[in-house]
Amino acid sequence: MDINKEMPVLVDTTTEHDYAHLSNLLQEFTSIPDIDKAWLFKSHSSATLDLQGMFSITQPDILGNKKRKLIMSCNILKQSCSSAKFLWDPFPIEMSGVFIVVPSPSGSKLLIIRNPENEAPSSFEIWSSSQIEKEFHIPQLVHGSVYNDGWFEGVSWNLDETFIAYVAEEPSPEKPTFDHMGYKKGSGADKDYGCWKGQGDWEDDWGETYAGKRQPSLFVININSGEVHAVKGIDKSLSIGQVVWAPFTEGREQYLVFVGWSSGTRKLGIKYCSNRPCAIYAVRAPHHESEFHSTEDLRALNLTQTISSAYFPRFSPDGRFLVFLSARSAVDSGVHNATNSLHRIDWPADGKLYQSSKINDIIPVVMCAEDGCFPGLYCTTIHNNPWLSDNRTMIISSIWHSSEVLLSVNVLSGEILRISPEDSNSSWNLLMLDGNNIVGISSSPVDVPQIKYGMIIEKGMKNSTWSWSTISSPIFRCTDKVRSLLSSLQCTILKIPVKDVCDGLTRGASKPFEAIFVTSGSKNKDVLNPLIVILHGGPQDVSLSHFSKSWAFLSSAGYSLLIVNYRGSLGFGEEALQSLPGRVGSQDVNDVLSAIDHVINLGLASPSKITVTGISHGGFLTTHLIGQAPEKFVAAAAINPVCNFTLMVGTTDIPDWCYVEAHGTVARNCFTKAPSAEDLALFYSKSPISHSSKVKTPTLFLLGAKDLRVPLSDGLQYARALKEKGVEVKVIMFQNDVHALKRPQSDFECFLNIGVWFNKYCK
Ligand SMILES: CC(=O)N[C@@H](C)C(=O)N[C@@H](C)C(=O)O
Repeated sequence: MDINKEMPVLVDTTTEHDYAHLSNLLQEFTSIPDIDKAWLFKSHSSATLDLQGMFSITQPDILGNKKRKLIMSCNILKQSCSSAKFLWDPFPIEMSGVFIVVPSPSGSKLLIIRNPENEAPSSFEIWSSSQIEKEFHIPQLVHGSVYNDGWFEGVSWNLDETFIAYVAEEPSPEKPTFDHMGYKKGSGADKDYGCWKGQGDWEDDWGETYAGKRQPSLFVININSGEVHAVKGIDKSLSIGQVVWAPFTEGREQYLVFVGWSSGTRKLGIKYCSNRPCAIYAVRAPHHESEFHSTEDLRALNLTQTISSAYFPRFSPDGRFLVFLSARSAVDSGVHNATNSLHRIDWPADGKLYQSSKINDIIPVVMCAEDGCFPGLYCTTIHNNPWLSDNRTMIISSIWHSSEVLLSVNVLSGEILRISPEDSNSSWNLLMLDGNNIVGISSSPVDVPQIKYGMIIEKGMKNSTWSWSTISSPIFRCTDKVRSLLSSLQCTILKIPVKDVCDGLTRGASKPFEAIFVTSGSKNKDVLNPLIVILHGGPQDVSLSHFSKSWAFLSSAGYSLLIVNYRGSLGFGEEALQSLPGRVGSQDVNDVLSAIDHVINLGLASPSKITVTGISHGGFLTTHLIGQAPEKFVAAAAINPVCNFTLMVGTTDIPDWCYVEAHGTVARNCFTKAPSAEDLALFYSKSPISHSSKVKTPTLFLLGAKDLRVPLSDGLQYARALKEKGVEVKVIMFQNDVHALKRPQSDFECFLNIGVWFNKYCK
């Protein structure tokens, strides 16, 4: 018997051929690494002023389905006043099992944290330049794993390098113990013979990606003795993050400064949601081991009581200013992300702190910018050390329309300068500062990332001119095939006029929005490439003009891409952003249709070969579009799409989001009650499911079974509705994935299938 004949057929021959061809193409892009962080060290050995750079890199390991962490080092030689040369080590080194790497302030020590698996202790290693000097294991009785999520995460060395403050899960609460007699008084060890542990009380967590994680709490470790203490004086109900040591002068109080999130009656999802109220606190910190045991009242002070949101605290190197970011506009209005503002507290020279310090505004929320002017601050992070040597200029990456740019911000005058080049469609990010010089990264949808070195060549009163040179680096060296594929692509950012300008629309919401257009320009000028319309989620998020492996794959596979930043996206001022809540499913859908008409009218796309894809709110738009414009799309792919608010509101970790987007920001607090019949009717009418009977477009659904944001049932209900009426549907379920399908194998399978699905209907 030929066993092959008995095997179930996975795909037909054409699809199998496509699978083979496209997976080879995708493989070319997937192994390109990312730089996460970089640090600069003054050379301790040589007499010269040479510097050493250390870059933390992640590279997807598809076979192992994990991300590998590598370290790549280099010597940095200053060549002239406008350039530098990086001499790279021959190979990177893998940092297996390492979660966090933090150099000490002097650069002479390195903290390496490894987090436990299966309730094992966290390990803290202190490295010197030649060896591992110390290793401490912190048992689960003291705390759970150290936070390394980029949000609550905070690890900070004190200046004399004796203590490290950090954020970790509070220890597990006690669980009831039972034996053959029933309930056993007092706690027993976990593995006591003849006993078993009950579940105990369920504890709220911060939702999507935080499932089962215990409250983030503040700890300090003495790196000489290894003793760990929970910091006292902090309200038990606060979740803690982003800790830093305040400046210290001998004989004065030492403070730890951190962010505290209070959760009220329940914790709502916090991932992708900067609208959760938070404040910056200061708590007296022990300077010597003996002070840990003091019984003095050391209650934390809330320094930012007068503002609803304060986070990313950063002290100027001279200790005079505490600068922080605020998402007050998001907290106060209820949208999940909004335009940021930047603020300053003048740190008291006498070290005496008071509740509610005076808060100075550095950058206010921009409502509507004039053409070509700064559109407002939109930061996903602020570098740990963003300061130029004048102690008052910070370098910040911020979203500016469809790009990320570098800004220099004077924290005293509020002067903002765009310092990354304006004449490109690239996005820029800050990696580290070398005195007054900047090491950054730039990339575009058609250019792999490059390391850039920036120096001020002319410092004027009103403006400074920066020169940028490209640093040759092995990190992003890619194959000849990738280089040749990318060189045939072009990227432009299109301005799309608003069609439905009506009375009552704000000025900011009447201004053009943008779409990034990527095309290879087909060989035969009369035959246009099929188009993929790509839609971001949020909806208060943005698609940036940076390098994306999945976009590069799809455009190299022969598609033009139209990546639409519909009104409501970040980066275009607060009025445009606030125009969307309450109008989802119409304003955003119409913006996408206008963008499609725009490229068709310019002769850049053919109306008969249009496909659409998006994640989350982008999946909401995808499924709305195939229902509202059933003749327009030949194929669609929806990743964890919001298809039915009525269903989602009862199961998601952000029920407040459903009210704000469907009913408008006036309804931001309605989630606390059970939804009324009227609420549910409106939810239904604004949902893609209400248009499902009109859909004809073959649709691929990519669903994460562990998604707490848009639970699986949402996409599945819609997919089943289409299937019942005979629309071609394919569902791929990722059993171990959350909302973002970002684990290496899932990411790969997701985009491979999008390519294969679109080829089936376009080629
Ligand atoms: C705030 C939020 O998470 N909204 C979701 C419905 C969504 O669209 N998520 C975005 C962030 C995504 O891209 O997944």
